[in-house]
This record gives sequence, C-alpha cells and structure tokens, in this order.
Amino acid sequence: MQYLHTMVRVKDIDASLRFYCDLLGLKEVRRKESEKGRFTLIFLAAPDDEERSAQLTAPELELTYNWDPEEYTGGRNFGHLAYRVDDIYALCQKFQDNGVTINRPPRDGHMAFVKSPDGISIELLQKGDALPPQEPWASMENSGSW
Ligand SMILES: C[C@@H](O)C(=O)SC[C@H](NC(=O)CC[C@H](N)C(=O)O)C(=O)NCC(=O)O
Ligand code: NI
Repeated sequence: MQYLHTMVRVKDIDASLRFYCDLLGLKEVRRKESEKGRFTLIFLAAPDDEERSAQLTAPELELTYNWDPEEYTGGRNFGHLAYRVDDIYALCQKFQDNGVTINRPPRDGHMAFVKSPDGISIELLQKGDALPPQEPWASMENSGSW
C-alpha cells in the first residue's frame, strides 16, 4: 500500500494556487475538470516529489473546487499538512511579505505554522538541524494557539 494524496476543498482556485504554488512552492502536476460533476481537481506536488508524480507514486495535495458555492465548516478533526523546507526563515518572510499571517513564528529555526486561504493549517519544518535564532522572528509572538 502507498500513501497517495490528501484532498482539501477550496473556495478560490486562484487564491489557493497563489498560496500553495507561488508562495509555498508546490507545483501543479495534473488538473481534471468535470462538467458533469461541476468540479475541478488540481493535484500539487512538492518540487522534490514532482518527478515521481508522473508515475503517480508521489505524495500529492488534491485541491477540489466545486463550481457551485458550498460552505465548508467544522473539520476540527483535520490537523495540518506538513512540509520539510530548505529555509524556514526565508519562506516565512516570503509569506509575511505577501500578506500571509505567520500563526506560529519560526523563532526556534525549526517549526512554523501558516494557514491557507481556506484555513488549512500548514506546518513548515526546517530540513536538517534548526537554524540559529534570527531577529525579528526570535521575538515574535504567536498569532495562533501554539
Ligand atoms: C481523483 C480522486 O483522487 C478523487 O478524490 S475523486 C473523488 C470524488 N471527488 C469529487 O467528486 C469532487 C467533487 C465533490 N463535490 C466533492 O466536493 O468531493 C469524491 O468521491 N468525493 C467525495 C469525497 O468525500 O471526497
Ligand atoms: Ni482523491
């Protein structure tokens, strides 16, 4: 058995692709439109996993966009999506510069949390050892509940 993907429903494709691709760095590897079902599926993979996506053997994120508006509430049982990143400070600065709240700042150079436009929590974990503390992150307060 192999893990394939996590699916999240999104309200705005452009806002979601700006967050997951332009900012987080994921790559769109496949897209499916269903006229009958009135939905769009967009599959995203991390750059290091992109090559395996062609063989459908990479872990992916499946964005589901329903053409007819729906309310997506509840889901407290869903926790977060986690990605290992090359430079947690640089990535958080990029998020912050583009208007994304850093819910849990990377003050320890190891872990940070942001949220997608749909409120999906994204855990960022520094590749390798934690980076040395950096201002202003070291002094930032959480804006989440971490
Ligand atoms: C392609 C494969 O990875 C799928 O997940 S298709 C599953 C299918 N998705 C949809 O029908 C999308 C539109 C639907 N209105 C929805 O919001 O899910 C499906 O069976 N979805 C049901 C589910 O619970 O995921
Ligand atoms: Ni699926």
